[in-house]
Amino acid sequence: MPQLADYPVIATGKVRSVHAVDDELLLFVASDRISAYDHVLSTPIPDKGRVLTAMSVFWFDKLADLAPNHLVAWDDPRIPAEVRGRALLVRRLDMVQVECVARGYLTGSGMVEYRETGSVCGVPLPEGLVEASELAEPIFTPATKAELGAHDENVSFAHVESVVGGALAEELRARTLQVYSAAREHARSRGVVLADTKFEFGVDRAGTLVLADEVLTPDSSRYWPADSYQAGRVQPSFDKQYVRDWLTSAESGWDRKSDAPPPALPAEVVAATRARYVEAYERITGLSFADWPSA
Ligand SMILES: Nc1ncnc(-c2cnn(Cc3cccc(F)c3)c2)c1Cl
Repeated sequence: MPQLADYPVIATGKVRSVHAVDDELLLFVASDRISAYDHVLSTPIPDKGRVLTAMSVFWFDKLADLAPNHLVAWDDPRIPAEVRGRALLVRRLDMVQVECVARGYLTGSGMVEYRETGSVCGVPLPEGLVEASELAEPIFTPATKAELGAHDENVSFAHVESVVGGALAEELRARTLQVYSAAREHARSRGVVLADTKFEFGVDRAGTLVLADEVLTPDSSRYWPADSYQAGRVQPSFDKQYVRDWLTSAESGWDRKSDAPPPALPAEVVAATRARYVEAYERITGLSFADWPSA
């Protein structure tokens, strides 16, 4: 059985990494780390990596008719035992250097840009929209990947065309909106608002556009509880709200405006957050998380 150390790291993020298995295969590893307020917290959330991996696998399978994906296996002898359940064997692709974001609701950087310009990524929007307004149609709001730790930068469709060419830009937009719309409809039927999501695509040797990276996880998307959705205010995050509330409470003693790193999380916040990840998975998929492989 291979060890993770046998597979050289080819990419690292705040909470995940990509390792080379051979010329054709990579290992996509999700950690139990959680980030909040642009900090990676010192306290891991047990099983977060496994839940998010299980969610990607569910969505890859559910959306396979709409978009081919890079998934090869999730339970395979080439996956080291230490990361079993939170690592995916995936096809090595030529990654498209565009963060493909679909937004069905106006929030975050989209809201900031809308307040300043009345548009997002050059797409004009109606007047009078407020925080968390539902958009009449979902919009494609591409971004360029920032260096580790910085925020991605929203760019126009014309910029994407100049980077990847007109045909591929159009295909990225069409596929991003199509997959988001299908996922959002399913999530809504399970009581979850999928407000927005970020896809990463690659191109395989045959020139086919392939859905890569993680997909439709609470780390790559905004998941809101549907029963408390109300435009006009910042919505609670389905999975991260307990962490955000504690970190901004007097009890934590942390000042998020300072550069000080956030304090360790209390056990009850960790447990409640783990439960929210498992609840999101079980509601979205209708499956029991207990059936998902573990180390
Ligand atoms: N199937 C693929 N083929 C080739 N490359 C990639 C690939 C490399 N990097 N990233 C983004 C990333 C950056 C940091 C940490 C991460 F876990 C992932 C995706 C993939 Cl998924």
